[in-house]
Amino acid sequence: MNLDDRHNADMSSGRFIVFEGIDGSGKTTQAQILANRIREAGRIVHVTSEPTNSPIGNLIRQGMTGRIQLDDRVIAALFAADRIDHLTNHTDGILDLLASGCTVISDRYYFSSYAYHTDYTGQAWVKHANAIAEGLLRADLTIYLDISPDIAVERLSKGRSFQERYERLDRLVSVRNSYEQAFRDADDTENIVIVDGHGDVESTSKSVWAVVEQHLTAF
Ligand SMILES: Nc1ncnc2c1ncn2[C@@H]1O[C@H](COP(=O)(O)OP(=O)(O)OP(=O)(O)O)[C@@H](O)[C@H]1O
Ligand SMILES: Cc1cn([C@H]2C[C@H](O)[C@@H](COP(=O)(O)O)O2)c(=O)[nH]c1=O
Repeated sequence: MNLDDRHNADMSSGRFIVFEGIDGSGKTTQAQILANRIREAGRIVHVTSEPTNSPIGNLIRQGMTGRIQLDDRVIAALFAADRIDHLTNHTDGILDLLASGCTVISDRYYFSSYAYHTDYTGQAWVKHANAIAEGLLRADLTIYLDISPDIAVERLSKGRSFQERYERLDRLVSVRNSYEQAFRDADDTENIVIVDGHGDVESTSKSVWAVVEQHLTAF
């Protein structure tokens, strides 16, 4: 059954769209633009992100900013836990939102873990730790915004003196390579589209919308 057949069979459940990409690739910007566009088409949209705003997500953020000291493997484990909570909690959990018919757009999902943690935990561990989330929900569409790490660092440094844990050029080079590897390894039930993120905000948003229209025909 392809994606459209699945949704024709169950029009009551919402679509799950994920943005992936290295830090500074434009995910947050494009997620908001896409959400507005889908709302204009008459659907209810919830935009979310990982790490979440849950207690686990807040702990992760403190580790990411250096407010508390956490080993990279602890961070990897916390992200896997945060993701299961992101899916299953009954306050603003993704599974409940989708069941209510809402379209959910997430800024990052499990491919972020494959890209950011493999260097520290090995691929087998990170895949295993995220198998529950993978089993619970795959994205209907994963949009990977591809930009070169040097452009990402340039964007991130504008108007900001603070650098988060993984926002260094050498890390982003490695993370980008790991994303590419994870996409090569992904099984064919994953619907991953790579969008060039080097253009300006407007031209990138047009490319994103073209992908969404092509892959999720009900919009
Ligand atoms: N297409 C673009 N061209 C130039 N600058 C951009 C573009 N898209 C976003 N930006 C700027 O780059 C910075 C990072 O953008 P954004 O927060 O959307 O990226 P992100 O992928 O969500 O980053 P992070 O993963 O670090 O949260 C912001 O200052 C944003 O205004
Ligand atoms: C989901 C997820 C995220 N990360 C990293 C990637 C970024 O460096 C931060 C999130 O920052 P953002 O600016 O809010 O996008 O967290 C990670 O290492 N592992 C993950 O699973």
